[in-house]
Amino acid sequence: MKTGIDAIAFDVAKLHLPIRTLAKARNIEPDKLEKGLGLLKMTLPDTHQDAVVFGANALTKLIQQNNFNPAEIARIYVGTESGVDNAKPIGSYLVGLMEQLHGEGSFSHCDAVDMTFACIGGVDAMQNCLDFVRLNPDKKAIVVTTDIAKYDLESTGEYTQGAGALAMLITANPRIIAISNQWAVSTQGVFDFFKPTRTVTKWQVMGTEFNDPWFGHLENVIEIHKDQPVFDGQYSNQCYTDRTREAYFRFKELMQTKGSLYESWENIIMHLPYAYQGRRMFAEIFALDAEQPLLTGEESAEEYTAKVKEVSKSDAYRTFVADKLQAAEPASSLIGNLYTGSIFMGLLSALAQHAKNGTDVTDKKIGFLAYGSGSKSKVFEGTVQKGWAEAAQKAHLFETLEQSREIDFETYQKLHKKEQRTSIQQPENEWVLERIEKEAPNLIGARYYKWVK
Ligand SMILES: CC(=O)CC(=O)SCCNC(=O)CCNC(=O)[C@H](O)C(C)(C)COP(=O)(O)OP(=O)(O)OC[C@H]1O[C@@H](n2cnc3c(N)ncnc32)[C@H](O)[C@@H]1OP(=O)(O)O
Repeated sequence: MKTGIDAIAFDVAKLHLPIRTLAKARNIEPDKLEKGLGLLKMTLPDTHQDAVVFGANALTKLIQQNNFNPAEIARIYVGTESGVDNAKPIGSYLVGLMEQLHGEGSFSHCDAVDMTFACIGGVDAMQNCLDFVRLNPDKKAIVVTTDIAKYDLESTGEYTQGAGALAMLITANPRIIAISNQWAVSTQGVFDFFKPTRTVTKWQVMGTEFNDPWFGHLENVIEIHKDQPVFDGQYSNQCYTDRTREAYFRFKELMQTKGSLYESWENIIMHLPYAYQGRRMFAEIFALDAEQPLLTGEESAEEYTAKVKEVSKSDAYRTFVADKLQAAEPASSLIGNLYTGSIFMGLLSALAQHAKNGTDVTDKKIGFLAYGSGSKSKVFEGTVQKGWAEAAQKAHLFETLEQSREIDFETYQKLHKKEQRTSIQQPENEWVLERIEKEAPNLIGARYYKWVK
């Protein structure tokens, strides 16, 4: 029996800063960002949006577009690294919000949980849901990936920012893509990119500093969470290549592939923290797994790095990139990083491109190289199903992204510093964060949302 993705919906932040505007303000050569990293726009949340809002919007669209009854949904598994609470998962918020639309108790039968492992949490949630459907073929599961990729101002991550969510229906006999039950993994406990609980010396609620009884003995030291990661960009790239390479060759061994594994894939969809990450990082695998390997393993470390660089600039590799990797990139160029959603947005981008070009990819195999910092890679493959073109057309991906509203640099900074008090764009047919409770002692920090028509 086949299991896989039956339907996809998305909600991406509707505001963007052109990368050229950021490049100018930061005195970076625009060509480095546009031609070197493939960036064109970075999307940013409005004042009324957080990760719950994006997830709820994508989920609402998925339910409405596919016209299904809440009773049909057995679970909502969320992949995120932008949780708004250390105990209450985004999945719990989503159930509450869906009940606001569909009636109290309408989702009470539904299992909900969040999975966190940086950018690979959505793939973990999907793998879990695929297993569930394999055991319960008459049941349907939903995977939601939702994140806000926010980096410190003037950091090297700043130009890769983005925000949004995807919601995917996981079923037996899926319409879009069947995912095979072979998975290869590579994991290592490292600090390439992480969001630690920070220690600060004062804490304020509503502008009032107060002593927290738990930490009083530590001179008012208390721990807080911060949205922006601690990271080392070049080291994170090294972890990315090491993990994906190891998982790739484990997958090849698992499948007992003779010859080059990547040649059997129509497209390769990788985690894209920015559009050209896949093409920049895959060159080593391209060289190692070529029919006639371009690396012997006997090179010195310097020779090895130089050879990979040379391969990455070769005509053969450029052709390979155009054939296998390019289709997943355009959405990323227009959105930025979606963390857990990036790999699925890459799939949607590729399918939308094929639908537009009239290329029939039914029954073709797609290879996936997922990555999450911390660090873990999973490699798996899927076979495109008959309903892919209809689903890709119905998603209106690039038409939607075209409607994004440009903001200026000053507005960007205000949004980033949380100094912007009112919405830049009035919400319509979507969820908004209405307020965060500040008064009632038993509810401090509770978030309330409403659907705006
Ligand atoms: C965070 C996640 O989502 C999880 C992960 O994937 S971790 C792996 C990725 N890490 C991150 O995204 C962390 C945040 N990002 C960063 O720190 C940085 O954006 C980054 C490390 C990804 C890139 O670092 P950077 O210093 O800005 O860029 P750099 O690595 O020097 O690359 C610039 C590219 O532009 C090219 N370039 C420079 N000037 C150019 C010009 N004028 N015209 C054309 N190309 C140009 C360079 O040649 C280089 O490309 P190649 O290496 O392919 O030749």
